Amino acid sequence: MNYILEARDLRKEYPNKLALQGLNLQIEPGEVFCLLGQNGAGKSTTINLFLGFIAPTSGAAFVNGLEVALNPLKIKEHLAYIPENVMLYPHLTGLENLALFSSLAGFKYKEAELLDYLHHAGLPAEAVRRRVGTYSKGMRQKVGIAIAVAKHAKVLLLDEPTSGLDPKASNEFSQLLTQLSAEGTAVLMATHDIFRAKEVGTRVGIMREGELVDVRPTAALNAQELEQLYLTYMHN
Ligand SMILES: Nc1ncnc2c1ncn2[C@@H]1O[C@H](COP(=O)(O)OP(=O)(O)OP(=O)(O)O)[C@@H](O)[C@H]1O
Repeated sequence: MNYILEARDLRKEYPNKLALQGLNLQIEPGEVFCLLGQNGAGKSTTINLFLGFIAPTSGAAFVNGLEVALNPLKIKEHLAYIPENVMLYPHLTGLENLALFSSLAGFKYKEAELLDYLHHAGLPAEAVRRRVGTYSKGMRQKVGIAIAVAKHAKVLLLDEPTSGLDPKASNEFSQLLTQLSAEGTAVLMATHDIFRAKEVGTRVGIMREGELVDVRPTAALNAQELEQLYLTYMHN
């Protein structure tokens, strides 16, 4: 099986902290894998290792079969990263940001095509030609999704993407992820939102102190059972 994301004995040690201890994980195209866990459990570390933002102490992360540490540029062609606060150029409009980021990824689109990507990502038409500096957080997330789709990213790496979004924006975001996953995009998402993880995830993984202590298909649990499972791990 050619996994789109794979971690093999992935370990990250800081001078005074073992942030990730021997993670093994395989994610297939179309999967939405949600990482749950308390502050400091190692969720962002995992995402940053897949992005190549940090180097592993040992073990390896693979994107589409390529080892991240050996192919730092090539793997970026497959990835889109959406952090809690999507970084865009505040003085450019949403449309201009999308044009810029997709051209950096090697895609030149006509304006009508760019507008289409923004529309499908749910950005209101009135916002398209407005400077991003005037956008809400949810609007910036939508431009982030439009960029991911326009660059044909095979994988979305999301770090607490719905944190601070209102319930409607968060729900729209979940729907977009579901739609992308149905089209074959894989998603690895760190979140504190158990309800969203259940709603949008195909599997959830619970992390504790740098270790992935449990992995479940979301279909096997309802939201309450998932919350109970999570709390059980946090209390032990
Ligand atoms: N640059 C660093 N230097 C030293 N320790 C670090 C560094 N980055 C992260 N850590 C530590 O590694 C551990 C894992 O951090 P990480 O950011 O992966 O947690 P997290 O699960 O994403 O937490 P949160 O829910 O707060 O975002 C924490 O104890 C953190 O303090």
